[in-house]
Amino acid sequence: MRTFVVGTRQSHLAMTQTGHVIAALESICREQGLPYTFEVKKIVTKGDRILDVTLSKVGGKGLFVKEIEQALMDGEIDMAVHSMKDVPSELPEGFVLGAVPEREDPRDCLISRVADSLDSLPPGAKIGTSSLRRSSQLKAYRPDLQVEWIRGNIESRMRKLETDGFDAVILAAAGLHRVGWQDQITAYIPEDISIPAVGQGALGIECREDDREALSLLSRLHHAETAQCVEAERAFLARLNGGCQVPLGAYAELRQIEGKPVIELSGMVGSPDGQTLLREKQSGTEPAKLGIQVADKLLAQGAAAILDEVRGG
Ligand SMILES: NCc1[nH]cc(CCC(=O)O)c1CC(=O)O
Repeated sequence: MRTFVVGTRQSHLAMTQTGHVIAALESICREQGLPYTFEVKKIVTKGDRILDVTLSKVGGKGLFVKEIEQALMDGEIDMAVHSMKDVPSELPEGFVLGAVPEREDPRDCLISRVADSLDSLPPGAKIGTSSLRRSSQLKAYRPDLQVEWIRGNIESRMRKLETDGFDAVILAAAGLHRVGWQDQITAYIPEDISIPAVGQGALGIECREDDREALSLLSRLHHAETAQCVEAERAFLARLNGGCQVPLGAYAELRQIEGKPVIELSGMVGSPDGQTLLREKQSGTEPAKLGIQVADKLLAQGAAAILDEVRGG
């Protein structure tokens, strides 16, 4: 008998995700007769404390995960549920992702009260996003759009849609699905218009590397296909030395080609104003190698200059 303490950020999305993961683990324990129970512990992270500040200006990789890792190290918690999108490309010594469960919808989506798609937004429409990746791809697709910064959790962004005169906001579909707000979604933006953020729609459950019981339990929730795709995307991210606040995206899918599984990885780097948008797509069977190959193709096209400009500016 052991009680696993599961740490979570205190946003509605984080708590909901953690609740879903605990429910899945409880059902595994019931089915397989494992003697475990679970408890939730809320942790306030630096990222949550500075939500009103432009995150790209504050910078720092893993703004949302540092305090959580400290709590793991101190044994205050045993597991932490993260959005893979918020997890830096390399975990610190001593921690591992015990499970990457099956991915939710990876796409960005549009929420609007004035149009039923990205194409039918009126000329010069005011769009809210807090992501340089989204702004780059939106502006490249529709240069007339006026992209403005919007921060905060899902609820406050939805509220700002009503109160701050936005014609639309862009959010990750997965977050809205998880909190049960899928009926708020006006349209899904195809991956070839907006390549999602690395890891978008996927969760990762982190634990201490030496916690064998946790690892054994979590391995039952692991989804190998999702993990392979996310590994390719994260190798891409690591090669470009990216955090979550740089204008890059990558999305991998597993396809069957002549009966064999092949990973297809698309990657992008673009200027926030959408004037330059570099994209590459390649298939391969080794996720880490594939991520590096796609990143190198973008570097060969000049991706480093775009990224340096954003980091320096
Ligand atoms: N950066 C915040 C964040 N982290 C994960 C999600 C959504 C859920 C996911 O991608 O798994 C969001 C909100 C958003 O981008 O709309």
